[in-house]
Amino acid sequence: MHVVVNAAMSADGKLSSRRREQIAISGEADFERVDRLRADSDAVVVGVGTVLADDPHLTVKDETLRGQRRENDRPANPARVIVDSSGRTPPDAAVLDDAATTYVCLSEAASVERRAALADRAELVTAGDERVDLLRAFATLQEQGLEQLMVEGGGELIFSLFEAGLVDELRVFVGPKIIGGRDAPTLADGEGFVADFPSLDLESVDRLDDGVVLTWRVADR
Ligand SMILES: NC(=O)c1ccc[n+]([C@@H]2O[C@H](COP(=O)([O-])OP(=O)(O)OC[C@H]3O[C@@H](n4cnc5c(N)ncnc54)[C@H](O)[C@@H]3O)[C@@H](O)[C@H]2O)c1
Ligand SMILES: Nc1nc(=O)c(N)c(NC[C@H](O)[C@H](O)[C@H](O)COP(=O)(O)O)[nH]1
Repeated sequence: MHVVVNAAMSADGKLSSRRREQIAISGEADFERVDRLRADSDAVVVGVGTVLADDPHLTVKDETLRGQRRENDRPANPARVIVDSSGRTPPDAAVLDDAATTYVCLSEAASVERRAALADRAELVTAGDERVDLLRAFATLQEQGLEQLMVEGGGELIFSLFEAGLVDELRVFVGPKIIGGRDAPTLADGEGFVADFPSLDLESVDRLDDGVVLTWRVADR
């Protein structure tokens, strides 16, 4: 399995404002880059915080890219994966429509009622007691044939994936805005590290519009 984390952040490292409202950090060229990355992936992964904040669809937007996937005997869109301990994903979320297979990764804490509300729209994966055990959940996804994973946020999930040692690559668009705010989501939130910080090897730096795309490989720990 190969896991790429992709995000757009402001020059001060924020993913959105303290209101958790989506902000146009990047422009058209970056959305096209993200679309190509989605098209190259077997699944696009987000945390439930992102579903609740943005209601993303997580599909490939370019018809030519969807057509190329079909020619290669792949579904037009990659699968979608939501990491959602207690099953808070709204049943009418865009990510649960029939444009692609959706997996909802739950913990044992998800109630029978929440499971029932999601069961006919998604494949349910259970791993972990209170929170989703990401190592186990990702192993189950791999058993389903999902090898190339792209993670689109948010900051809580991205931190946990680094903590679990599951990230192979980080691609981040750094855009020409200051969002500020100590409560605004950043690229990696959660508890934060105090030692054994994951370190990164810089692979490429590409200017895009008035920002820059940084590609890093995660060094072995
Ligand atoms: N700029 C970007 O590229 C970008 C991309 C995605 C999201 N965002 C922004 O990020 C914000 C949402 O991020 P967030 O950090 O609140 O939520 P998130 O999407 O990271 O989801 C976190 C939630 O996932 C669940 N979860 C279950 N198991 C977990 C585990 N082991 N580790 C971590 N989480 C686990 C928990 O319910 C947790 O609250 C929104 O404001 C959204 O607009 C920005
Ligand atoms: N590339 C990028 N630049 C940004 O400035 C920004 N705010 C995001 N945010 C990513 C976020 O996850 C979006 O919600 C999805 O890109 C929506 O995906 P859909 O179009 O619904 O498929 N992404």
